[in-house]
Amino acid sequence: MLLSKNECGQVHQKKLLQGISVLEVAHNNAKAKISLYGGQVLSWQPTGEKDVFWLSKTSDFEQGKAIRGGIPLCWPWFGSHPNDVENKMGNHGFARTQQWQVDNIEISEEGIEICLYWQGVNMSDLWPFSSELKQVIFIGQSFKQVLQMTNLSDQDAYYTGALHSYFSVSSPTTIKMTALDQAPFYDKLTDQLHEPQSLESFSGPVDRIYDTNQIVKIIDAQWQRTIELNASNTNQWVFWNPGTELANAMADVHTHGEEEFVCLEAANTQMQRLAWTDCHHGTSHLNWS
Ligand SMILES: O=P(O)(O)OC[C@H]1O[C@H](O)[C@H](O)[C@@H](O)[C@@H]1O
Repeated sequence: MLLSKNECGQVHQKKLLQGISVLEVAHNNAKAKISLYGGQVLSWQPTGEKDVFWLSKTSDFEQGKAIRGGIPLCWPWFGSHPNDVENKMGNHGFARTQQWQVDNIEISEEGIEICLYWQGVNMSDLWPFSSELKQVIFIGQSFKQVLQMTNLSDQDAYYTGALHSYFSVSSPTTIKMTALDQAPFYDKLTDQLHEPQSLESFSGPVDRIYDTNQIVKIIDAQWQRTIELNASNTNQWVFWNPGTELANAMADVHTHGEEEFVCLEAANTQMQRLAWTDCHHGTSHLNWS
């Protein structure tokens, strides 16, 4: 189904499977795919470039399960919820398994801006609120994603969250990343805090929360590509790659898939107060060269 079109580009909505529809975005400057299930960007490919995001070939596309790759939205909690000691409610909240609606599409010479929204009431014992999410996603030679969270209930809410981006790279062992070696981090694998440390290799397993929101560059010499990540209103970068042993145990990571991506997630891993009727924004802006 054609949703919008002009001389610069067009957006189609296609049904992939029961309950899973994808927006196919085509513009003179870039192509992209966005799943309405999860409100999840799956792909952004500037014209003449390889895809910036990694998507598993064995990902589940099934209601109730998260899609592995692109940019899953972790919200209203990141990782396990602190009040859910046995992690019965699972990692990363429910936003990534909700159906999102298209609110608006604007096509300009520079690119295509797509607005998506979701609303929910009393989604979980851990989130007994009425809330609304909006995303504004810009697809062009650059990429921008804004996540707007509004508390529609009559009491304060507390959330954590992340834009859990899977970046496609030639190999985690040969790329370089800037800025992270200047920041202290918490190692989730060893449960230890560390002073800044140089990063020698990016192959997993690695699961770290860096206490910085400095601009990070992923420098991929083999692909002759640098991706610049600029986040605002988030305080941490989470760096994750499962490594081979864990990836082999994950059916939704294709064989050797862990050798093709690094996750760098613009995150707020400490509880943020979202006062009633209040609205917060988290933004990630990507450029490549
Ligand atoms: O498998 P998922 O629920 O999508 O989580 C994948 C990963 O996400 C984040 O990066 C966390 O820091 C990791 O601890 C977690 O393993």
